[in-house]
Amino acid sequence: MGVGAHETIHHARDREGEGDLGVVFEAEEGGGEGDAVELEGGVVVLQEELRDQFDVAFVARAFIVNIGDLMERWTNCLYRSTMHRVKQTGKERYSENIYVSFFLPIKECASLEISFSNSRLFPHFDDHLFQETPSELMEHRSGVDVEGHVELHLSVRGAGIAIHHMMEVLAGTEGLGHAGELFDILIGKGRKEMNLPIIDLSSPDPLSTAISIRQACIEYGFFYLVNHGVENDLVKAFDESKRFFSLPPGEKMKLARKEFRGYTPQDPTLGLHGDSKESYYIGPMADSASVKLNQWPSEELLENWRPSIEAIYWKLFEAGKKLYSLIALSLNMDEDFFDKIGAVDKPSAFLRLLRYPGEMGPHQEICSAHSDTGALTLLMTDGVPGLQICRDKLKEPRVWEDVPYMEGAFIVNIGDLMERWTNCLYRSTMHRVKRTGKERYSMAFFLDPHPDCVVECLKSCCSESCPPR
Ligand SMILES: O=C(O)CCC(=O)C(=O)O
Ligand SMILES: [Fe+2]
Repeated sequence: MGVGAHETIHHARDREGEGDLGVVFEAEEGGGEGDAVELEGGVVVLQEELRDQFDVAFVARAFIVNIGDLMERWTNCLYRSTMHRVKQTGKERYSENIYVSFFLPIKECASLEISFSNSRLFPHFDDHLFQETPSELMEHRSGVDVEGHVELHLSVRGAGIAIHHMMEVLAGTEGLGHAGELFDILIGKGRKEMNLPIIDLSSPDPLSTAISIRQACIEYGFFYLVNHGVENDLVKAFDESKRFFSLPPGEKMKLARKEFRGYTPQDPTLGLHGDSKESYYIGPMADSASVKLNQWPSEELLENWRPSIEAIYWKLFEAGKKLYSLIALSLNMDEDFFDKIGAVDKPSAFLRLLRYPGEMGPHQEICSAHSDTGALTLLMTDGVPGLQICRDKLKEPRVWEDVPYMEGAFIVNIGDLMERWTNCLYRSTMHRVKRTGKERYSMAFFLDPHPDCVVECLKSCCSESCPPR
């Protein structure tokens, strides 16, 4: 937050019908009310009766805990919900507030605010809190709203015990797993999510669909694709993928990757410090020479697996080709342009099945930040979160935004090759998969031009004033 901004925190907003507590963060431009007093630390506590105010000193490794309005009510104003604010100091300042409400039956509940002001209480908690970039923290902050408010069901008997209990939870001793996971539950829920554009492949109006695709590719390089004709096959496809990855390691290794086709195990040299995933590639099937290179588990081992996967492959192929014709339209070219230049009659179309095992580890990413090298990717996930995009790869520090799961939809993205084709008009956007500790399956269909296809800047994307880059 820059100079001239201060944060206001509203308490005790009753949610209709529920009567529980909602909390809103707001960032407002301009100074706070009252006399401006130049203070070193920034946090000021106001004691209204005394018309007094004093600094809250920074104590390393400590939480600043305060009682909220709800606790004040509960205790018949015995415990005080004290006004506080952050004054302008002209200094950059970061803090992270976590609001926790314990909703328990009958009386045994407490409402706590736990404030982390530049403190580092637990090393593994710090990993998650402070490895985030300052701008990501700001993203979280602005995204926390009533909907993102978290309810935890914990057995607490009073504020003191609750605080102690909360600390134990943060230390990962209360069966909620890794403290970072708790942090993700608390903060991740309120994390700002993007509204990626939604493209309907079945729309009867190809021109307006093409215009929407153009906008999506210029702005995001990512979009959801719905009504693509494969939605009813997705559950089956994930079941088949799970069947394969459940095979004993020895059986999977018999199909170890050759010519970019087959099985790649999790890289043991990376351990938990790098990408943790295993994959299985099926190579181009429209080309009779290439199709022979594919590897398949035997029928005895996985009955009916090959025909199932082949069926999904062809459906993805059809949807992808249709999308290519809309992309051609979106670039002011004939819809069969990519066919005519030999890009997609026998494309380099790889289906990649992925499994992320779901272990916790120090490395934040289970699929490292990258942009896809090809032209077009259709991505399907099982709904386990983790996928994030970085819309501006040149901006430091990087800002990562969650891509929410949309049931039945493909997540489509443009790769480097399409970025080149379009003279950088369409964006090849960086993305990654963040570790959540949950097992995750995804499938990526990379629909790229035939290797012999000459890729040069599309005429509709360059001019004298805008030459090929
Ligand atoms: O698993 C995912 O969601 C993303 C995979 C991906 O980006 C890729 O394989 O290129
Ligand atoms: Fe990717």
